[in-house]
Formats: sequence, structure tokens, C-alpha cells
Amino acid sequence: MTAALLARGLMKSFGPVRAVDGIDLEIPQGTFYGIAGPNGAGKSTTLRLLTGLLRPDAGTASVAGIPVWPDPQAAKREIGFVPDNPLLFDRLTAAEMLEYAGLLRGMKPDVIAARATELLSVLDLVDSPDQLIADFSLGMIKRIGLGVALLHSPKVLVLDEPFGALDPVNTQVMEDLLQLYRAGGGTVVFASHVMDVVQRLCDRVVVIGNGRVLAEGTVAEVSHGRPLQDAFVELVGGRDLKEGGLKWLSSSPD
Ligand SMILES: Nc1ncnc2c1ncn2[C@@H]1O[C@H](COP(=O)(O)OP(=O)(O)OP(=O)(O)O)[C@@H](O)[C@H]1O
Repeated sequence: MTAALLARGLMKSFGPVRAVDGIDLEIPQGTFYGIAGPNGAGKSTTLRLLTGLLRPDAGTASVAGIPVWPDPQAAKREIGFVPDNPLLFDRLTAAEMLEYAGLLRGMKPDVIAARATELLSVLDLVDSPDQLIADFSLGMIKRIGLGVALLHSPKVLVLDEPFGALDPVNTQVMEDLLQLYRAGGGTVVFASHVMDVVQRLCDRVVVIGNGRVLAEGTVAEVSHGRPLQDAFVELVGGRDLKEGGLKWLSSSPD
């Protein structure tokens, strides 16, 4: 079966910083796939290379068999991307934002209208139809970002830190929506630091450190029977507070 996302030898540097240093990935269709790694490991850069938002210095990526760089528009039709901070238009309502995103994608107005109505309902964004995005809570921003990414019915949904800063209720809503999308045959790929979410949701996981793949496999293979968090810390190298450091934090105030 053609991989949902395939990367071969991806490299990307920003000046002297090698953000992605030869990443190979093969993400099977229909999976829930986690990309884990510490801050600055290269997760966001990898996602941007895979989704055609950033051109690699070397290597190739393809989406559902379509090479990303020779034909970025065709590849982007198969992808929905929800960045960490979705780029939205603050002066639009949720419905207007969906309509605008659909028109930009060249979709027919009646198809946009029908899908937007369903999406706004599933995303729980119908209660305040006149509210501008500028006044949205973070949970609402994440939900409308997801709506924009799903509108054109992509085969692969890619999300950067979808659970960052969400409260438990919104985390559950996001999880349910992703499960719903996957149940319909979609592939979900997301980057996260939150190991218990990755462990709970994902079929497979890759752990990235310094722009390289440190481990890849099913969650059971990567975690070796331990909590994924412990395997993660061992793989990326934990940091102990030096003995004797910050003693003043636990002593009584002077
Ligand atoms: N546009 C850019 N210009 C310069 N350096 C960048 C740029 N984007 C990323 N980097 C650097 O590349 C490295 C990888 O960054 P990236 O954002 O991909 O990591 P990350 O794993 O997503 O981190 P985090 O979990 O903190 O979001 C970091 O050292 C970062 O500072």
C-alpha cells in the first residue's frame, strides 16, 4: 500500500543550525502517528518539509504517492495541516473563515456551505455565529484551525502540537474529532511533547532528537514495556538538577 507520508533523507539547515539531519519516515495509511522529541528537536521543521511549506536542502517527501516538491499543489490537496498557531483572519467569523478557506482551495460554494455547516456543528462552533476569531479562546482557535484543515477532505491530517495549551475538556474534544477522522479512513500525524497522549492515541511513533530519528516503531516497540515518557527521556537524555544547585529554593526565606 502507498504510504500516506514518505520522507527520504530530508535535510534542512537554518544558517549554522541543522534542524533536520537526514530524516527517513514511512507513515502507513490509516494510522495514528506520533512525532515526539524535545524542544528544538526538529519536529515542526520536519512537518513543514513533509507538507510542502518549506523546501528541503536535500531529500524528498511524498504524500499519498505524490512527490511534494515537483507538484506542491497536487500534494497539498491531499493534506490538511494545523500548525501550532493556525494562521487565521481575525476579523472573520468561523463560518466566514471556512468559506474563505474553501474559496481559496477552489471549492464550489454549495459544497463549502454544506461542509461548513456540518463542521461548525461537530466542532461546537455554532453558538456564537457573529463572534470574530479575534475574540476566540485558544480552544476555539484550535477547533476552527482543524475545520479549515478538514474542509477539503484531505487524506492526511498533519497537526503540530494539537493538544498544547488545551484544557482537559478541549483535549477530549480534539481527541474525539481526530478519532472520528481516522475512523473514516484518514491518516493522522501529529507532533507532541505530551507522551501520555501519544501513548494513548498512536499506533506508531517516531522519536526525533537533533534532527535525527532516534527510534521508530509501534508504541510498544519504542516504549519496551515502560511508560513512553520513560523511554523518551532515556532516548533523548534526561537532565538532572545538579546536586547542591538552587538550594535557596527549598530553604526558608531570609
Ligand atoms: N525559521 C527558522 N530560522 C532559524 N532557525 C530555525 C527556524 N525554524 C527552526 N529553527 C531552528 O531549528 C531547530 C529545530 O526547530 P523546530 O521548531 O523544528 O523544533 P521543534 O522540535 O518543533 O521544537 P519545539 O518542540 O520547541 O516546537 C531549532 O534549533 C530552531 O531554533
